[in-house]
Amino acid sequence: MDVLGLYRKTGALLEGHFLLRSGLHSPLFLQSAALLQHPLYAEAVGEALGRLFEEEGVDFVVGPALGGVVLSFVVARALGARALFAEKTPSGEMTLRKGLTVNPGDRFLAVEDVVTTGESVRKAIRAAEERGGVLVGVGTIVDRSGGKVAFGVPFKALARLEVPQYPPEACPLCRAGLPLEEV
Ligand SMILES: O=P(O)(O)OC[C@H]1O[C@H](OP(=O)(O)OP(=O)(O)O)[C@H](O)[C@@H]1O
Ligand SMILES: O=C(O)c1cc(=O)[nH]c(=O)[nH]1
Ligand SMILES: [Mg+2]
Repeated sequence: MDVLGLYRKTGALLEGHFLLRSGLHSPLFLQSAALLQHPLYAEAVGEALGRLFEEEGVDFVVGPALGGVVLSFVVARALGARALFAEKTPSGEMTLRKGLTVNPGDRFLAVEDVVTTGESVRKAIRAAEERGGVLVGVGTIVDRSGGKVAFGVPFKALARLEVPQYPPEACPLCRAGLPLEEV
């Protein structure tokens, strides 16, 4: 599946000077919501990502809100699993909503639209593990971590991107005076 082609076609591949969740700056931003707003594309992405984990016996899928909500749903649908999401808490961690049940030993797949440092999906993983889930894999549409991220289980991506990302103090785009965009 030509995932980056889909990002481009839906106007979800942005070029400029962006502030990332981690505080890093980058000339490229993938606005997954612009891609996933199209149910047919979302479904195709979910099927492609789900296929990579069909041997894992997944009971539920979990993704960090907001980006991970639609993705969790479409991947879970493809796998015949339940679709959960983790939401941000005021302290900056993530939690599963009270009414969402995890049975002890439930095997789960964590999904994320874009992985840069992996911190967001890690928080969702912790939230599901705290409820008794057992992580069996991590899937992402785009891995832009540069191979620096590992979860101790298979980590699979539909696309891997080598993109520059800079700490603010070493950002050449800042030095060039390009306004910083927060998407
Ligand atoms: O790997 P990381 O360094 O954590 O960065 C990637 C995360 O950043 C974005 O979420 P963000 O929290 O910005 O927004 P969202 O609420 O739209 O998902 C994206 O959806 C990933 O969850
Ligand atoms: O690192 C991020 O925050 C990030 C990068 C990206 O390309 N897209 C996104 O939604 N978040
Ligand atoms: Mg997110």
